[in-house]
Parts: sequence; structure tokens; C-alpha cells
Amino acid sequence: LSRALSSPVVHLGAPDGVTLSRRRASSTPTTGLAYDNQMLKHACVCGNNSLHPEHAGRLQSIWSRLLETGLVSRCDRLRPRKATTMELQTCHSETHALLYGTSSLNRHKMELSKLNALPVTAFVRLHCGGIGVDTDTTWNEIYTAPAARMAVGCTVDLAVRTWTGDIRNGFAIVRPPGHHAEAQQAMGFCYFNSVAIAARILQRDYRVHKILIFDWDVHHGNGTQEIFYDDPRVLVISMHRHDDGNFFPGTGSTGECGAGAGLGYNVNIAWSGGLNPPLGDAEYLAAFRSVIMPIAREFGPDIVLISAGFDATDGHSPPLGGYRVSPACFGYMTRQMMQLARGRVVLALEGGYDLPSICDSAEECVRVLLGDQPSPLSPVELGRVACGNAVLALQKVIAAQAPHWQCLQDANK
Ligand SMILES: CN1CCC(CNC(=O)c2cccc(-c3noc(C(F)(F)F)n3)c2)(c2nc(-c3ccccc3)cs2)CC1
Ligand SMILES: [Zn+2]
Ligand SMILES: [Zn+2]
Repeated sequence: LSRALSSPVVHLGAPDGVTLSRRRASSTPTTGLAYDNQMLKHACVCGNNSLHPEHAGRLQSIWSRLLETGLVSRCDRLRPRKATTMELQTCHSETHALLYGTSSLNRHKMELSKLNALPVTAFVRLHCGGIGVDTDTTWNEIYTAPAARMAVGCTVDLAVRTWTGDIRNGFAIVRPPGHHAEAQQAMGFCYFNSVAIAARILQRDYRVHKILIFDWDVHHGNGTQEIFYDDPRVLVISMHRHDDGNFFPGTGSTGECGAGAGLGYNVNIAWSGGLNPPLGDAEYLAAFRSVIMPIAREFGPDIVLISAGFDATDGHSPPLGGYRVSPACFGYMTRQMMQLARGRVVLALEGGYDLPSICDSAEECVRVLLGDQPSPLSPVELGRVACGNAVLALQKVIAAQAPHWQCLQDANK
């Protein structure tokens, strides 16, 4: 017993009722995970998941997978919290923050002047009997606001604790998603732009100089682009299906390179050509090798935030995605990003709804964040040349961005 007593971490079988429960401070920081079941409650009152595919099952299944695989126990589980209104207002207007950040349970606490300032047309009646901003962006007057605030709070805390070195890197298992949310507009299942708010807080409160936001969701992150369009300290790189504006949300063309001081700090890899053929790992690898990593290295970020939507994977039908990127490819892209910013990388879930694919993809990413070897990419994909449409799209990006990035100028010689 005396020996056991000498090593304070050992939980004695309490033979004498003494238990030394002082936990060993984790000497080496590990991967942080943020999740809370309050985010499951955001749902349309009609309860029809096939009508509203951005449902709680997405989050529940990812969390279950991370538990079953033992990955959660290898990570540092953050204490989840809701974002404050002040935090929401780093990117959104006060009206927007109060409109979507206040549930009916708390509306009575709002100053009357503020309550009266809210646009009455904010929500419309949906065919399903529910209400929402639009048919995709449904509103549950009790549960949507706390869930949306929770998604932001979890993402912010992971980013801050990664910056301070308290955790090595992190993954926010959150919903509702955020990358379509603009300063004054909720849309595309999004209310608050979690990743953008995290970036703004790192800038304002931690004086972080250079932040890379990489968005690999199959949809263009219009909100993120809009928020940082004139900011040279936040480089936004988005790779997404565009089809000359015919794919949701329609923004994110190659020529949108930023404005003012931010010119050159917005990079859109806008895929086109529909699904002839559907894009896969070969195209995403070509984008990484020829554009994304060269620009990211030249920028030299202090931290990397990833809008990690998994709707580009196989299993996502054409209306949503239609591409065939493999879960292992998301692991590969995560590992590539870990070469930057001394490995300070934080992922936040955005889109994706095919449960097996998003679970496989999330698992791949968490394993890589923990330092495990990523699953091998398919030899077929490794050996396949990127399709013609993808090569054209990449050439357009290089032409548009070469004036702003030295690394691409050599590419033209
Ligand atoms: C019933 N009908 C069925 C087809 C439909 C097609 N969706 C879209 O065209 C669409 C439109 C706007 C936004 C998005 C979108 N996807 O990910 C995200 C993200 F989560 F913000 F990243 N937004 C997708 C689907 N949406 C999803 C979906 C699933 C999870 C998250 C978001 C959309 C699955 S099928 C719309 C609803
Ligand atoms: Zn509904
Ligand atoms: Zn998406």
C-alpha cells in the first residue's frame, strides 16, 4: 500500500477509504473534441428527416462512431459551451445575433427596443407545417438558438485551446453548420458562421496574425468568403462544385480573389463540368499539389481552421454532391494541413449527410489528428490523371491567382 501511496496517480482500491484522485496533468497535449447533445435538439417541428436532411442523426452517428472506435477516449473532451452574443457579433450584426441567438424562452429577457427592431418577416411558414428562414434553414423556436450558439462556442474553444497549446489540434463535432451564414443572412442550413467567429476571436483576443481557413465542403462557403473578403490576415481557400454558378450557393467563382487589402487572399477552386465525370481523389490530390499547398506554404499561417463538410464523398447523390472523394482522402488532406502552422489545425463539421460516409470521413480525420497513419488512398486514384474539366479549372485558378502568389508564377514558366 505504501508503494501505491507514493505514486499519487494510482487510484487505490481504497482499502482504507483513501483515494488519491489527483489526475496527472496531461503532459503532452492531445487532440481536442467538442460535442454536446444540445445540438441534437435543433429540428423542424414537423419532425420529417427526409424533408430536412440536416438532422440530428448526422451528429449522433459521428459521435457514436468516435466512441465505438475508442477514439473519444484517446482525445481531450472539451467542456462544451454556448457562444455569447458578443462573440456572435464579431461576424454578425446585432439584429442577426439576437434574432437567431434568442429562443422564445428568453425573448422576454430582451430589451423591448431590441425586440421591436427584429424583422417580423424573419421566418416564413413552411409547407411541412414548420417555420424557417427557408425550407432548408428551419427554425425551432426553443432549440435552434441554443444549438447554434453551442456550435459556435465549441468551435471557438477548440480554436483558442489549440492556439494556446492546451490541445495539439481539434475537431468540432457540431451542427447546425455555419459556412453559408453571412453577416446578416442565415441560409443553407446555417445561422452563425462558427469557423469565421473563431477566426475573428483569434485575431482580436489572441493577436493571431495569419489564419488559413480551408473549406473542403462540396458547397462554396459564401458566408466565410464574404466575411473575410477584404482581410489580408485571413486567407480563405475553398474547393467546391461550382458549375459556372449552377450549383448551390452559386458564388465562389475563380475570379473572386478578394478586394482591397484582401486582394489575393481569397482562393476559389471552382470545379465545373457537372458530373462528367464525377470528381474524385485524383482531382482533389491534383488541386492540393498544384495550388492549395503551394499557396498555403507561401502564406505561412499561424493556425489552420478547416470547414470540414463531407458531402463531396461517395454516397452523396447529385442534388447534394455527386462527387466521389474517399474518406481516406479527407485524412490525407488533414495530414497535409498539419504540415502547416506547426500542426495547429482545427476542423469543424459543415455538411454531409450520408451516414456511413460522414462517419468514415470523420474517423479518418480524427485518427490523423491523433498522429495515426492515414488509411492508404486507392492505387487507382493515385495513378489516375485528373480529368480534363479539373485540369481546366486548376489552370484557371493558377491564371487568376498567379499575380498574387510567387509560387504560382514559376508554375507558368
Ligand atoms: C429535401 N431536399 C433534398 C435535396 C437537398 C439538396 N440540398 C441542397 O441542394 C443544398 C442546398 C443548400 C445547402 C446545402 C448544404 N449542404 O451542406 C451544407 C452545409 F451543411 F452548410 F455545409 N449546406 C445543400 C439535400 N440536402 C441535404 C443536406 C444534408 C446535410 C446538410 C445539408 C444539406 C441532403 S439532400 C435539399 C433538401
Ligand atoms: Zn418541417
Ligand atoms: Zn455542403
